[in-house]
Amino acid sequence: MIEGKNLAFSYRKGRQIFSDINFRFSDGEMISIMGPNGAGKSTLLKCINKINKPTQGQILIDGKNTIQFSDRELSRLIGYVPQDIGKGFAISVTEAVMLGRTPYIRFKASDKDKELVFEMIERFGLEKYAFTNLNELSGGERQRVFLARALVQDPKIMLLDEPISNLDIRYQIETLDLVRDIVKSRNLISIMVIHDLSFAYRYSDSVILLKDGKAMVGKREDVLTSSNIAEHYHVNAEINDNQKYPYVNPRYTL
Ligand SMILES: Nc1ncnc2c1ncn2[C@@H]1O[C@H](COP(=O)(O)OP(=O)(O)OP(=O)(O)O)[C@@H](O)[C@H]1O
Repeated sequence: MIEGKNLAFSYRKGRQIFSDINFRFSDGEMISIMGPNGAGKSTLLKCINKINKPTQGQILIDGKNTIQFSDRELSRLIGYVPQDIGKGFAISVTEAVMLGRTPYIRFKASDKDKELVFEMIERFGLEKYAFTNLNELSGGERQRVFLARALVQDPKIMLLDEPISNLDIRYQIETLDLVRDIVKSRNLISIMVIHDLSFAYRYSDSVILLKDGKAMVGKREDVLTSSNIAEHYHVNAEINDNQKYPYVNPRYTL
């Protein structure tokens, strides 16, 4: 379980990015952080993994305040894929994914480490790039490498900052299906920043909707309503709450 209690954050004095954010999510839940550009989505994600230190409030994982975890403990618990993954280094895809096992490796990688790495490379369809350097990949291929790296970490919580922003539509669906499959089968928690309203609706149990420093938190069908979308994005949208493939049709700006 992950809880945020009374969270507030500012990069510098006088300009608060958000305040009074409260949430509690259970194992097996998928959560989307949404809201307009600059609302503080990435900032909130970085507060959860201690890259940003909240100016007020606490994050608790299974009841324990994250400030009590060492960096190594936290890196086993949390897998993070940042928004800016850059061009990467001149290391191979296999080496890059293996870096996800660092929190577990004492001296050298075990057979289990290697097995997990190759399994994840396969699941992300990266076999043919296994020995290609990261900086020779396309943006979408690189994004899949970073997702694979976060997943071999075997985390309890996955923090994904716009995980499908560089992917073509097929890989967007495959990636979100894969994340859902892993979250549900391993009973993890995923928290992702995502702009696409339909994918957010389809792949979330709960949503944190940010705007003007405040958060609306709840089940997706209670938060992603036409009136909340109008209020937060100034867009008229129709929600189709189809069981298997729900979608949100943003029609026009208000
Ligand atoms: N390192 C930083 N120092 C100072 N201000 C920052 C820093 N990073 C972000 N900000 C500011 O904090 C606010 C929230 O930024 P953040 O990146 O969290 O927004 P976001 O909701 O993720 O936006 P987007 O949808 O555009 O990615 C913005 O106004 C931004 O300019």
